[in-house]
Amino acid sequence: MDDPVLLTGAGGAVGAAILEGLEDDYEWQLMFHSPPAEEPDHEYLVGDVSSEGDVAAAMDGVGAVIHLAGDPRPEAPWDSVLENNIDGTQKMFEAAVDEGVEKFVFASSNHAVGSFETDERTPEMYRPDDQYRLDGTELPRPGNLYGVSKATGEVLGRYYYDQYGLSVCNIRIGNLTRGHPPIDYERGQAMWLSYRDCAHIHDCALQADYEYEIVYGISDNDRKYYSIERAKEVLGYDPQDNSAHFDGEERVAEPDI
Ligand SMILES: NC(=O)C1=CN([C@@H]2O[C@H](COP(=O)(O)OP(=O)(O)OC[C@H]3O[C@@H](n4cnc5c(N)ncnc54)[C@H](O)[C@@H]3O)[C@@H](O)[C@H]2O)C=CC1
Ligand SMILES: O=C1O[C@H](COP(=O)(O)O)[C@@H](O)[C@H](O)[C@H]1O
Repeated sequence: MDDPVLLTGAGGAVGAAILEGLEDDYEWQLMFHSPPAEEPDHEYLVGDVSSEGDVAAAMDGVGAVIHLAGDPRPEAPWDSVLENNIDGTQKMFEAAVDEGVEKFVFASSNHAVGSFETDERTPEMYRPDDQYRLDGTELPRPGNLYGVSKATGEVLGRYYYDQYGLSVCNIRIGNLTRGHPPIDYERGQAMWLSYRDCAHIHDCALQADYEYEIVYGISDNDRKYYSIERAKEVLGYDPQDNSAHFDGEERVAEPDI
């Protein structure tokens, strides 16, 4: 990818993981919602993804998009996800097509499929010996309105691929935490995404050739109930981390590299 890559939501946690890992690998165009505290080392602008003008300005001259901006709260109310997540994402796709962007990587979420975690399946499905897997071919099954907004983003991507040929990769991100997996939280350990695996899967999504994809963005956790086979096969994802290698905050086993 020689053209600049637009990263929305650049000031957030996922944006930080991506920039820490891939800072020097791309020419970045960063989009912040409010002015950053420190002057970034990359081109940037401040804007709102629900503003057509801001989005058009952000998209100018870019070849690919990683769209992270939105309300990330599982408990977010409808008004907020409608504006920030659904309307904002539609405006981003529309502008990407207008600009002739090649690839669009969308930050979807585990919450797009949260209702698969039924009382009958949990907590066993979060444990290493359980064989239950979601692989990205299942229909969305959100457990909250935030999840509905992420499933809607995936469907918008389907439309913009089918009607306009925009390559779209939806990454259903698990639970990103810095340094070590969540402590005393089996679900979080099952879907942990380390910072370096987060940067790597987004790098893969910028480099690989695909049409329309839905993959799970988690580390190679023993506890996983999301398959990472599709991400490996289509994107060449090769995660280095596993929540089982940690005892609380401490790493107790080395990655199998
Ligand atoms: N952190 C995680 O574990 C997961 C995150 N995600 C998704 O990844 C994306 C990034 O999440 P985080 O970095 O954790 O959240 P965050 O809250 O740290 O970052 C989101 C960024 O988007 C910006 N933003 C919000 N509304 C905006 C708007 N209307 N226009 C422009 N910018 C706007 C915020 O100012 C913020 O900097 C979100 O879409 C979230 O739903 C999905 C699954 C898990
Ligand atoms: O989509 C998201 O998922 C993660 C994990 O969900 P949780 O309910 O187990 O915390 C969440 O932390 C993050 O805020 C959200 O954007």
